Amino acid sequence: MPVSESASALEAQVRRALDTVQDPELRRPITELGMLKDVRLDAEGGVSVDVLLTIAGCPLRETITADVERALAAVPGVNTVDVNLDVMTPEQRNALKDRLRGGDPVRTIPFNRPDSLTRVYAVASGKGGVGKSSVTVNLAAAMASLGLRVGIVDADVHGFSVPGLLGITRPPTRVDEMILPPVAYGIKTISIGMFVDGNQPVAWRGPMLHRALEQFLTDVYFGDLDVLFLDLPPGTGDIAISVGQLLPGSEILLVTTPQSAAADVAERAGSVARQTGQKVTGVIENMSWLALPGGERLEVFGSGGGAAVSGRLGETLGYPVPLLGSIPLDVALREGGDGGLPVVLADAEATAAGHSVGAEENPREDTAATELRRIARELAHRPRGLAGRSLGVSPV
Ligand SMILES: Nc1ncnc2c1ncn2[C@@H]1O[C@H](COP(=O)(O)OP(=O)(O)OP(=O)(O)O)[C@@H](O)[C@H]1O
Repeated sequence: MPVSESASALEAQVRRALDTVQDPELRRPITELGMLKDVRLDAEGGVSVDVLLTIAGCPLRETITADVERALAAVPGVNTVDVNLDVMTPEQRNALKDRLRGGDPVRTIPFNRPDSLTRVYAVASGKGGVGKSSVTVNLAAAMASLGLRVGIVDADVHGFSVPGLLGITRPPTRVDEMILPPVAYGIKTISIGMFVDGNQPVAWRGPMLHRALEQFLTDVYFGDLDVLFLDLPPGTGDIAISVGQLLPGSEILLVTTPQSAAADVAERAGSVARQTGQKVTGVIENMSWLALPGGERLEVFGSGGGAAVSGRLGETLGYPVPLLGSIPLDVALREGGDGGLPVVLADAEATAAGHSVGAEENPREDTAATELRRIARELAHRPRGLAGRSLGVSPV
């Protein structure tokens, strides 16, 4: 092959390799985002790549550099790689933001577009401490591990715990007014906890909460998602109503324990759906039993709460509200939460490594991880579709 032909063949390969490098936050190829400024090749197989970062001091500059180097190292004929980082001009940033918004006007909630295929689940509970956040994070992680594009909005403004459960310590990156959520285990996550100092309490009232949630839904760039989870504060408060108003197409997943008192308040939380017009997709019972070493189940919090809420809400709302699953008390779930590694992933890793977590004293089908993965699979297989949604067209 003449020298010039082989050089252009190499350049084509280099560009194809660069197409595989994704921005870690935006999760789209840098070549598509206008982040690739220039590529130069020399006769000795040296490649020099100029990359434009969205903002100066981008926290992921090292990741991007390493990803470019790794992608190019795999191209035969490339001997050295030199990555030069620069920052986008305001015009380039505006062009990027326009591209990300897909031409939408600036402040809209993308999940409300008639053609949105994102399924939005608001995870609610009657009272605190029933495991709502743990269930949210584990369902999200299990779905992400199935290949779905998943996001979480931690709307539990007074008890934000999602970043900790996912081991996220990094704040979101801001590109002007656009907020790029940190990604953990493939889950794009935003939380009020990322905007307050340390463990400060958030003493906000209804209108401020509404505005904060609205800002999360409009200014945070989630991109195309298959599923968005909202971790709601416990009870029937302002945020539950705001979610109904801001995301009328969202559905409710209700978490309760088997205890009858908990079930009563869970039912009240579910009944809010009647006012907001949201659908209650189902009930998840958590802390259903504790597996004892002998194999018996100790029903620490009694039994029947989940089934009772499911039956009574079905009657109130006039359509079936299934009990989607019953999750046992499981030390591994609590440990996973404390360690920032959701048990559905920790457990899967242990299985892949050939030893299951607590296998002897806790049969595998009896674990919280197994049940959470089963519920996630069931929810993941429900196509969002456009059935029943207004397409904004009328017959002629
Ligand atoms: N199935 C379970 N087995 C063992 N521990 C659990 C289980 N579910 C939740 N927990 C633990 O119970 C505690 C409360 O859980 P979590 O924070 O998820 O509840 P929550 O309903 O979101 O609470 P709040 O709404 O008050 O923030 C956590 O320490 C969590 O690890």
